[in-house]
Amino acid sequence: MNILSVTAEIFPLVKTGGLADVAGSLPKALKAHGIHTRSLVPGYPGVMQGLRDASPITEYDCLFGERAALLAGRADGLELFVLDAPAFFDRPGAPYTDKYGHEYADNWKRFAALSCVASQIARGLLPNWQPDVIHAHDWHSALSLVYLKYSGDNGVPRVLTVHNLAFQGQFPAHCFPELGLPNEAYSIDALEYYGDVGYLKGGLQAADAITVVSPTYAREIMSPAFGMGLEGVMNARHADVIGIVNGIDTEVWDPSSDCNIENHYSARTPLRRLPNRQALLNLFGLQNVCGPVFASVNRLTWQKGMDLLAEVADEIVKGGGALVVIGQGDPEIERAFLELSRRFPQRIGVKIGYDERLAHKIHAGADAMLVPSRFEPCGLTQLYALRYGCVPVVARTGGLSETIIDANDAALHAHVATGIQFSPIDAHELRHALRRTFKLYRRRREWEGLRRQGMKTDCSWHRSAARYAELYGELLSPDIRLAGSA
Ligand SMILES: Nc1ncnc2c1ncn2[C@@H]1O[C@H](COP(=O)(O)OP(=O)(O)O[C@H]2O[C@H](CO)[C@@H](O)[C@H](O)[C@H]2O)[C@@H](O)[C@H]1O
Repeated sequence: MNILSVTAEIFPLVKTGGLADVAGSLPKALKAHGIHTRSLVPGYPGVMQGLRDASPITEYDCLFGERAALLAGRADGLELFVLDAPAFFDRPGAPYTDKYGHEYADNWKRFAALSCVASQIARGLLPNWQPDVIHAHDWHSALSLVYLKYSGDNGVPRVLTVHNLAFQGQFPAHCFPELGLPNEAYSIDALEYYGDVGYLKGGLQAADAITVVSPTYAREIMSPAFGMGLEGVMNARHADVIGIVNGIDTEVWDPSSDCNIENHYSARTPLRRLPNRQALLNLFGLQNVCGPVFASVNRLTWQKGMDLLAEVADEIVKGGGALVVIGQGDPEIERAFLELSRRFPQRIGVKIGYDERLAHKIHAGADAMLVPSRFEPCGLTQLYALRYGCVPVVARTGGLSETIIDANDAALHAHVATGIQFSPIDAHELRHALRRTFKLYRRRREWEGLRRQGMKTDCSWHRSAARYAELYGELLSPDIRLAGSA
């Protein structure tokens, strides 16, 4: 079976968050199910530099006003189609924003171009390769399903994965005539969204199946509190929505061979982990502490609850622990953490920025990973933490509630606990979760049990890749296709 995956990010070539990790690792996992994935990505500088054996497929003199070429090639075990459109993607800033952090004004056009090319591939642009299913990720490529639907449905099933409903690709209505879609596509059943154009909304309406990245999030987004304005659409598409928890790339995230850390270890050799803790404290210039070293590797945003963490971080100092933070985002939250590191220079270390290597060192050295998200479709940081023996302390929401087993008495007694959960998600309960962590950390046997159990947890794609394979198979079965289009 052939899958065309369409994504704006793919690890290790271009990454701003979890989308890249999933888009990069799922194709590898699907191979075990006899599924061959080729991913269409924008030709950002990082992609063009990493691309090997590139060969041209077709050229465009005027793709949304710009010259472009579609290339096929490989990089890091991935099979890629690359939309080489320098006017759109060869820019010095981040994938969606300029160097000042402002969204590019032509994002609507950049990702419409990517999506338009995706739909052409699905319609048979290549003489020797035809996808059986098109699988788009998030708003950036959601329009590919709309293009495909309105170009005369060719029977290729359309799957959309929503990694985070908060990002929707909403643009002014005056963009619509330039998208090259028929007028009927600007309707409430398609792209029209509160008088604007909604790329994610259009994709949700055009998809045959919608996946979100955990079953809990699939339930949560049916309500206004999590639906972000799309709860009506999600409810209308309820029968076609499924939640599939993300897996992780267990080769990239493997403490027994990770080239980013100095001291390799495994669940069987936990003592070998200890020098990584000291190395981490040294790296951030922190003193050794008797209590746990807490960490956070996260966007510094309201979604991630990082304002809550800044508010209660003094509890960590009071309790005799330390805190290391790496992240970037909301300037006010960045300032709050920098202020904390000035107030407690020996106990709280903060790095504003994005650093993949440092993220690995933090997972390998810290004792507890804090993930106090207000909502979290799945979350990957807590999965990396489990694998690295860093006990996750998480808010009970979305995928966090499904992937971590709270260390309550029964779970501890049954030796199944893997972390600590808290709810409701506010500063008071986060403070309480920190106190619970301190207590457990002092009960060394229980703490080591938690850590060990976490490291034994299967966070790989094993089960979830099988779910995707099953979904693709169902969509290709004629009976189910008929039922779906009724
Ligand atoms: N400063 C920094 N330096 C280095 N690495 C950093 C970093 N800040 C974050 N990261 C890394 O970026 C990734 C973040 O992934 P998450 O899944 O935790 O959240 P994100 O909101 O990006 O993803 C969305 O999509 C994913 C994938 O489906 C869902 O799991 C999630 O819930 C949803 O919000 C992780 O690999 C993390 O280690």
